[in-house]
Amino acid sequence: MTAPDVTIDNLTVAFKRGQVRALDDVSLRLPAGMVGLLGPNGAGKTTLMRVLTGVLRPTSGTVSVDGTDLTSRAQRREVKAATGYLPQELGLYPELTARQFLDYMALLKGVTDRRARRDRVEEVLELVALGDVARRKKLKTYSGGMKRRVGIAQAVLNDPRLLIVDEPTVGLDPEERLRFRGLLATLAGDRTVLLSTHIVDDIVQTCPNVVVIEHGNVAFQGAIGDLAARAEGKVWHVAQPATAPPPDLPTVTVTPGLAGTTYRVISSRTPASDAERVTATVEDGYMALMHAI
Ligand SMILES: Nc1ncnc2c1ncn2[C@@H]1O[C@H](COP(=O)(O)OP(=O)(O)OP(=O)(O)O)[C@@H](O)[C@H]1O
Repeated sequence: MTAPDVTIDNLTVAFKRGQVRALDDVSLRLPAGMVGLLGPNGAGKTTLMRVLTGVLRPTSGTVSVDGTDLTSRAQRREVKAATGYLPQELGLYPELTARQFLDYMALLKGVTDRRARRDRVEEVLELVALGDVARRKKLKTYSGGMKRRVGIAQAVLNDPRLLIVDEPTVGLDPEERLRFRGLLATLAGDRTVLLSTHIVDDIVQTCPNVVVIEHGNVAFQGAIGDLAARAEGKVWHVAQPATAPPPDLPTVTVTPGLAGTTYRVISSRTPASDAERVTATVEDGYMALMHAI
C-alpha cells in the first residue's frame, strides 16, 4: 500500500437554505498516519467527517481519496471501499458475539463469500486483540474499551485507506484509553486515521499532524509542534494570593496551592509584574489560536 492521498478542496456545506454554513470553503490535505481533528462544539467537525464517509453530500467542493471522488454518486462503491468510520454512538447488537456481529457487518459491506468473510473477521479480531473473548461472549457483557475495539474492527473490515474515528476514548477508564490509543497508532501505518476528539492529550500522544476547525473554517493545519509553537512566549504562570483570576485572560489551568492559586494564562504582554513565562504546550497553542492571541 502506498501512502493515501486525501485531498479536500473548497468544501462548503450549507444548511437551512444557506443560512448556516457548517463548512465554508475548506481546503485540506491529510497526510498518511494519524491526524488529530480539534475544534470547539459546533465548529463543523462532524459535518466534515460525514462528508468524508460519503454520508453527506457537500453543497460545493471536492473530496478525494487516491483519486476517488467521495462526493460522486457514481463512485459510491469505491467510496465505501476507501473509508471506514467509527461514529460516537455505534449500535451494537447486544445478543450477538463480536464474531457474529462482524460477520453480519462484513455481509452488509458486500463480502458475500462465507469463507472470505470468516477469514476477514478472524483477521480483524486478531488485529484488535479480541480473539478469545469474542468467541464466547455476547456483546452486552463487554467493557467500554472492548466495545470500542469491536467498533474499530467493523470500521477496518474493508481495509480502508482513510479511517475516521469520532471521540473514541470518551467514557473509557485510563488504562482502556491508553490501550485504545495504542491500537489506533498501530492501525495508522500507511493509511490516514482522522481522530476527532476534545481530549487534547489523546492527540498529543498519537498524532504528528493536526487540523483545527473553527466556525466552519480551517484555523490551523500542520505539525503538532507548530500548534504548540503558536503560543510560545505567550504562556505565563500568574500567582494570586486570593482566588480571583487575572482579568480577561484565557486561562488554561488553575492550580491551587498553599500560598495561593497559580493561573496558567495566555497573553501577548506580561500579565503581572511577578508573572513567570513558561514553555508552551499544544493545549496552550490551541487556546492562543481560539482567542486569536
Ligand atoms: N443537519 C443540520 N441542519 C442544520 N444545521 C446543522 C446541521 N448539521 C449541523 N448543523 C450546524 O452546523 C454547525 C456545525 O455542526 P457540527 O455538528 O459539524 O459541529 P461539531 O464541530 O461536530 O460540533 P460538536 O463538537 O459539538 O460535535 C453547527 O452550527 C450546527 O448547528
